[in-house]
Amino acid sequence: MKIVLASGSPRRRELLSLITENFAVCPADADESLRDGAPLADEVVRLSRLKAEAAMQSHPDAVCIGSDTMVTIDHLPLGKPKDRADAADMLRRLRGRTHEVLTGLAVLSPDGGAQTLCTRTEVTFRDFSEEELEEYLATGEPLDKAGAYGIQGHGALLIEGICGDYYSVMGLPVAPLGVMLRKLNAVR
Ligand SMILES: Cc1cn([C@H]2C[C@H](O)[C@@H](COP(=O)(O)OP(=O)(O)OP(=O)(O)O)O2)c(=O)[nH]c1=O
Repeated sequence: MKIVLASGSPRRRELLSLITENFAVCPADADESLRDGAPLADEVVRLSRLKAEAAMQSHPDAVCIGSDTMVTIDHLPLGKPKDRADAADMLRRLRGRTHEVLTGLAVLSPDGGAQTLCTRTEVTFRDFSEEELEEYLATGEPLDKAGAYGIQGHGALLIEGICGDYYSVMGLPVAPLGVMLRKLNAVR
């Protein structure tokens, strides 16, 4: 069966290829604004589903996968930073503390079936110096990532430990997705 990843994220593409090489990519143009007061875990699932539904429009015969990652701390959602100053604010807020990463996943099938989930991973940041923060900003890595860091890149140097699924922090819950796709006989 055809598989379509509704994402423009190179990380998600790389992670899906751990499960199968046999998929197409269709970056989804979904409205990612959050609803006031809605639980963030519900929101990441809703946004994942919106992305998958958008891909379904142009690929009605495919299994469509959407995912959304959000960093949360102090009950605040941290999406992608607007600019370097915003990235610095996010990283200072995360420094020396534990935060939660929520990743939603939605797998829609042509028969109308939907499988969804949300993973929660705790990530603890070191109490890094201002100099290290500046060095990290200079890599340019924070700008296209939720919470202004990439666990899989230079961001590794900022992290003391994680409790939960590494791949979900990077952007895609690989093992649960593998189970979902096998259930649909979309992969062997
Ligand atoms: C926390 C964290 C996030 N990220 C990335 C994963 C996602 O690409 C991004 C979160 O933004 P998302 O809005 O989830 O995804 P996206 O806009 O990049 O891609 P698309 O909606 O097209 O699927 O942050 C990392 O790469 N590493 C990390 O450690």
